[in-house]
Amino acid sequence: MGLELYLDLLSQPSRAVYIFAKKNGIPFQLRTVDLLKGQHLSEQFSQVNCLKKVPVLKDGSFVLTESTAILIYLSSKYQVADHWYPADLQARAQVHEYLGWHADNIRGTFGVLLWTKVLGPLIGVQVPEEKVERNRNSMVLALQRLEDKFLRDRAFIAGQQVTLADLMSLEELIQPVALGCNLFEGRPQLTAWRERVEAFLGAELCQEAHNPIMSVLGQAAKKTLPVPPPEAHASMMLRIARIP
Ligand SMILES: N[C@@H](CCC(=O)N[C@@H](CS)C(=O)NCC(=O)O)C(=O)O
Repeated sequence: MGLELYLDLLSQPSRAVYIFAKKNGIPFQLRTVDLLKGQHLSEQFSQVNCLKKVPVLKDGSFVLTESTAILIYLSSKYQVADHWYPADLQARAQVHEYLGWHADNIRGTFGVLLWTKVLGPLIGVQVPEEKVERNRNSMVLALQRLEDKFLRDRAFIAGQQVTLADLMSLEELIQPVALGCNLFEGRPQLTAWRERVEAFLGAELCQEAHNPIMSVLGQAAKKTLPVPPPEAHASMMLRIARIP
């Protein structure tokens, strides 16, 4: 069996892995794990990842979780262009500098709107307005720091070329945009960065990867999204309760 990627394109880190593999012509079998249908909770998927999360890479008997580990594995195994994950020590360290900051400040912050606007209501849970407001402020602060500390006068997050950092970042920042919160508005520096990254990746690939999340709000309004099965509700409610 060749390379298998277990993904759901509603998931930010899954999209980063998908886009990376596609952009670099890496052959893989897509194993879609539909989170809304609770497929990640199935016994079958638990055998692949006992953490019950996507993305997951399976390369023969080798199983790897965590999107950044997966991206680094793919970069090295398929010898993709150096700019993604530079061999130069300091350039590579800057990619990790961002990814560390990203895990603390971006991941977990920009996905909240999906819970407040779509997933909570889908299972009948309303997120308190004060949490929504707090999240809005956290996003503004994180964007400011992203611009001031990382982008500065550079074309991309970790320098003058596209790296894994840009891909991870873009996929998180797209999530609120899909839900009607265009956080790029009034931020020319960030908008120019987004345009550069998307131009590099190609409009067609971006559209393909972003389609499911871009249509989620419309589907929620039309009530065509599958309601997650009851066994998924407890973990979803826990996730919502953890929103700071
Ligand atoms: N740090 C992990 C995050 C993985 C993760 O949280 N995946 C989410 C989708 S974005 C998931 O599978 N959630 C299912 C659940 O927690 O029940 C990574 O970057 O791969």
